[in-house]
Amino acid sequence: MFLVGLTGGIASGKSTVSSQLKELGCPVIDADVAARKVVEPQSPAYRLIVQHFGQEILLDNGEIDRQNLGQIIFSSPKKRRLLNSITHPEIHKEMFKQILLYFIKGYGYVVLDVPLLFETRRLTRFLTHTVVVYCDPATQLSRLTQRDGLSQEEAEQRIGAQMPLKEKRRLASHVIENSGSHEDTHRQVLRLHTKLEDFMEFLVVRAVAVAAVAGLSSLFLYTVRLLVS
Ligand SMILES: CC(C)(COP(=O)(O)OP(=O)(O)OC[C@H]1O[C@@H](n2cnc3c(N)ncnc32)[C@H](O)[C@@H]1O)[C@@H](O)C(=O)NCCC(=O)NCCS
Ligand SMILES: Nc1ncnc2c1ncn2[C@@H]1O[C@H](COP(=O)(O)OP(=O)(O)OP(=O)(O)O)[C@@H](O)[C@H]1O
Repeated sequence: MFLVGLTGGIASGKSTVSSQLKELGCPVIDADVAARKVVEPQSPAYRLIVQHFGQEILLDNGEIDRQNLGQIIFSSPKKRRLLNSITHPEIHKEMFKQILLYFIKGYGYVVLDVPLLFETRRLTRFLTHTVVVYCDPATQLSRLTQRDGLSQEEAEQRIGAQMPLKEKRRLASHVIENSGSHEDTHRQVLRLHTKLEDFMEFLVVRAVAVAAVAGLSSLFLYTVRLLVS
């Protein structure tokens, strides 16, 4: 099995691309979803967050107030680092569990949708392909302010909390340009999907060829030994 990293900047279109990949039958593990799971009430990360950020970070029902926590960490690099140090190891553990499940089920590859893939770098060594969903800075800003109802200043702060998208584009093995229409992006996703399916077929053919060569070599050696003895 091989792993594909899907990343980008905040609101650059990762979820849009990952939904399209899911529709094509690709297994996708979403780090944002894992990040929500690992801070459920009474989990180890939840307890640490309450310990460091205080009870005032909780909603009346005991869950973490994500909007409030977002405002705190996006305006303070120190608090962001603290939250990352609590949540990231748990997120990675959760993602590895899910990868293992897909492996057991016999999937040829899994796509990991991870916003901070190049910032943390913990997962990159396991990846065969990296895909960056890119859009130009003005489009990113306007999509972020519209989707999350943020002011321009708040949105710029959140964009500034991540590695610049241009740099991520440079590090990727594949780029999806998402400044245009959904249809335009869908065409690129179809091409990416074909590429991944072809690569999986290549790995299967190679594995079969290696097994065949190994089997034939053993048979040959066995025959030679029989003839010699
Ligand atoms: C700050 C939190 C509470 C805000 O929650 P909220 O539901 O409003 O947003 P959501 O989780 O859907 O994240 C939206 C986007 O924000 C960006 N983002 C989230 N956390 C971070 C971070 N620590 N640093 C930079 N960007 C971040 C990502 O692009 C992400 O896709 C939440 O994002 C969080 O717990 N973040 C820490 C864990 C983390 O790093 N998650 C990213 C996946 S690795
Ligand atoms: N090609 C497109 N044309 C128009 N709108 C788009 C396009 N792609 C994405 N959007 C919109 O832009 C917003 C951000 O997209 P999306 O949620 O997919 O980004 P994301 O990278 O997953 O964000 P986050 O980092 O916050 O998880 C959404 O409101 C989405 O509907």
